[in-house]
Amino acid sequence: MRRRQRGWTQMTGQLSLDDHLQRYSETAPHALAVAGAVDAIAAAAIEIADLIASGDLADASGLTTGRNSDGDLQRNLDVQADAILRRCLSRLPITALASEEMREAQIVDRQGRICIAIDPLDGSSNIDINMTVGTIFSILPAPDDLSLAFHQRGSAQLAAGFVTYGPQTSLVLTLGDGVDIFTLDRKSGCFRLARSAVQIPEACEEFAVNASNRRHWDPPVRAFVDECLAGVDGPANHDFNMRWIGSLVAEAYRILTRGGVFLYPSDARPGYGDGRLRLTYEAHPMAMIIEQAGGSASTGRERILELSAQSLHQRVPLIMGSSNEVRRVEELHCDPLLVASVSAPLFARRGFFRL
Ligand SMILES: O=P(O)(O)OC[C@H]1O[C@](O)(COP(=O)(O)O)[C@@H](O)[C@@H]1O
Ligand SMILES: [Mg+2]
Ligand SMILES: [Mg+2]
Repeated sequence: MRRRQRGWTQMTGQLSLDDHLQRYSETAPHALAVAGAVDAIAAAAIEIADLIASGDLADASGLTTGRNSDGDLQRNLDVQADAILRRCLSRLPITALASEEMREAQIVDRQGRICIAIDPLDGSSNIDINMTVGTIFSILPAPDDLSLAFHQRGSAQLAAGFVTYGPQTSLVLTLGDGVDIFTLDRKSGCFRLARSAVQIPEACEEFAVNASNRRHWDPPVRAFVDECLAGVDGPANHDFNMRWIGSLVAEAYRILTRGGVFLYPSDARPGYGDGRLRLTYEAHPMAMIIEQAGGSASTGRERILELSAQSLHQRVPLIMGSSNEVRRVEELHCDPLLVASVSAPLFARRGFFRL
């Protein structure tokens, strides 16, 4: 992976997103289109942030009469965020647009160079409790056969990012050369570089999983979480802290900031055989961002960026974050004997099977 020089990083404390996109737009044939799309998404994010900040949260989290294509009930803010993003993007020559809130992808402009997939509002069950929610986006090249627009491998992505609407509104962005974080300066109404060339530490001391599903998990996932819980008394040989926000964007932001591992695995509940998160507009962009920051993203068996979606709203198990921990989850998926050793508390505590 190509890495930027540190010197450049240090000099860019007040660089605006506009300046950053301007520089990038001159680098490759598709870059102008990508830069235009990111700029439009940033403009939409400012509107969405204002809407969240000014509105009645109970009303914003209220249900519409609709369901999205995944069967989730749509909240008012899901629908409004989707409309704002589509309006802002409609001014650009985009070939195809897909959204969590639309059943089918839309072919917009056959002359365009890029396709965009969005999760307009991620973590929407957090709206009414005033917790961080966000917008996720993935930008792909337009293929010759447009029916394949959203069936490309994750590694084909040109850019990916997400916005968090939390105490700060932040835009996390990769244009394929590292990860930068821009924070909205409300006085000037523009995003300014807050952190550049973000790096996730290889090892971590924090894990995130919805532990209420433990009894539904497969043995490798249960073994991994048991190792985390065993802390210094288990094979991991160090203690872990635990967090679960219930908002993928917030978990990802935390991991980019101080490391950690996030798991939304498949489980035995009806409808959760491939987990909860959607490949095209959640797992793919997150995987690109996490890898660009030096971390890993996997289903437990395969690298997320190797996968291509069979259907637009396809779900996928997602394990992402610090590489050592993601690798450990993969090892457990490949080796039933290892799982059995972790599940034998006596051996685990004695360190008999420690690696
Ligand atoms: O409620 P659960 O099962 O813990 O799921 C939480 C996950 O669901 C999500 O909210 C799904 O995203 P949406 O809100 O966009 O549907 C993720 O942000 C989060 O990681
Ligand atoms: Mg989501
Ligand atoms: Mg959503």
